Amino acid sequence: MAAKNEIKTIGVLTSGGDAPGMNAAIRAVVRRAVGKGLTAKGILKGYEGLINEEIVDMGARDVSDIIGKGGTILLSARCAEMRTEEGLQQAAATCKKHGIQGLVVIGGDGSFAGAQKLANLGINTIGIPGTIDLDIACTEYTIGFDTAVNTAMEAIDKVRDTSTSHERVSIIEVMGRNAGYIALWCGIASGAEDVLLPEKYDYDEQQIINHIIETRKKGKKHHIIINAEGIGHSQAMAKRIEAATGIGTRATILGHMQRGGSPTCKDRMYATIMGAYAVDLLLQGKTKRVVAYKNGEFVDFDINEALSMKKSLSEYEVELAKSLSYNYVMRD
Ligand SMILES: Nc1ncnc2c1ncn2[C@@H]1O[C@H](COP(=O)(O)OP(=O)(O)O)[C@@H](O)[C@H]1O
Ligand SMILES: O=P(O)(O)OC[C@H]1O[C@](O)(COP(=O)(O)O)[C@@H](O)[C@@H]1O
Ligand SMILES: [Mg+2]
Repeated sequence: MAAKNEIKTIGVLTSGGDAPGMNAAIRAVVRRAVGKGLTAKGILKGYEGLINEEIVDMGARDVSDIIGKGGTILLSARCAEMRTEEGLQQAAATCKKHGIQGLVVIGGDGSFAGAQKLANLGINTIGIPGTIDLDIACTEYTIGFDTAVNTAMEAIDKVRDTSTSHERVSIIEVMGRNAGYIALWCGIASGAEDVLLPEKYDYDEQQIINHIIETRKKGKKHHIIINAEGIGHSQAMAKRIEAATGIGTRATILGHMQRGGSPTCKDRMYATIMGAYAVDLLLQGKTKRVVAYKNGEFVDFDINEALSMKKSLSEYEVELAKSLSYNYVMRD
């Protein structure tokens, strides 16, 4: 581990799926570093840019006017080579060649696994949770989730308008890989009739069909089903439901629009704090840490510990998604 005064240059990269708020974190890393008299370097395209030496110097002006922009100005990538010993060694060699003693990695669990390996090769690394999926166990907040659920919620509200006019069933598929956080939040926030979560779904489609028939009998003009990406197959599901119920059914897959757009105030604020916090950790001589938000505080964990933690959906929220739906309340 480098001593406090050894850190002179800090690198920052974004890796995996981009997330709104990543730019706010980049800005905070660069400005915090420069403000403390350090040199800041941006690595383009995540680990790919580290392996291929795509490095740019970053001053305070280079991060002007980005806090409100979606995406990541550093670009992002999924880089298979980083998982190989050769790629990893090359990435570490680039850090050493460019004098990058401290590296801030903004990404998800996969990106942290890369940061952990780089730390083992002598590069001081700090992870910042950046993913719309909220699927990082050590933290209750990840950069981009707030913006993504707001974007998805607005889209669902719009689909509901037309669904009601045509008295249809609408299946709306949201992102989240194998995690159901986006689906659960959007489901509750949009008052969906059914919320299908990968962690909970029993593939009993007949139950959904019965539910649709019951709600229709009670006069509901629409039936919104939020389906998580981890379950998927929304188009086929729509065809089967239409055939079984005789009610027009449409599927809408929201897709990558959920990852774009201007970050919410919360994403700008929390990403800013996390970016500055990461630089502060490096200046304290820390390495192999992940910045997290837990119990109302910004904290940090050892990467190994963070990666071994498990996370699950709140049972209370899952119960609410079901028990507050009209048909459940009006079941008598
Ligand atoms: N086990 C690993 N070892 C080294 N690098 C990894 C590992 N897993 C993932 N990575 C790197 O991190 C990148 C992002 O990981 P990925 O799982 O796609 O996204 P996220 O970080 O958002 O979860 C991968 O493309 C790869 O370059
Ligand atoms: O952009 P791609 O490669 O299609 O990946 C889609 C995946 O990326 C995400 O949007 C974000 O996932 P990560 O943050 O783990 O990269 C997932 O919700 C989705 O499954
Ligand atoms: Mg991920």
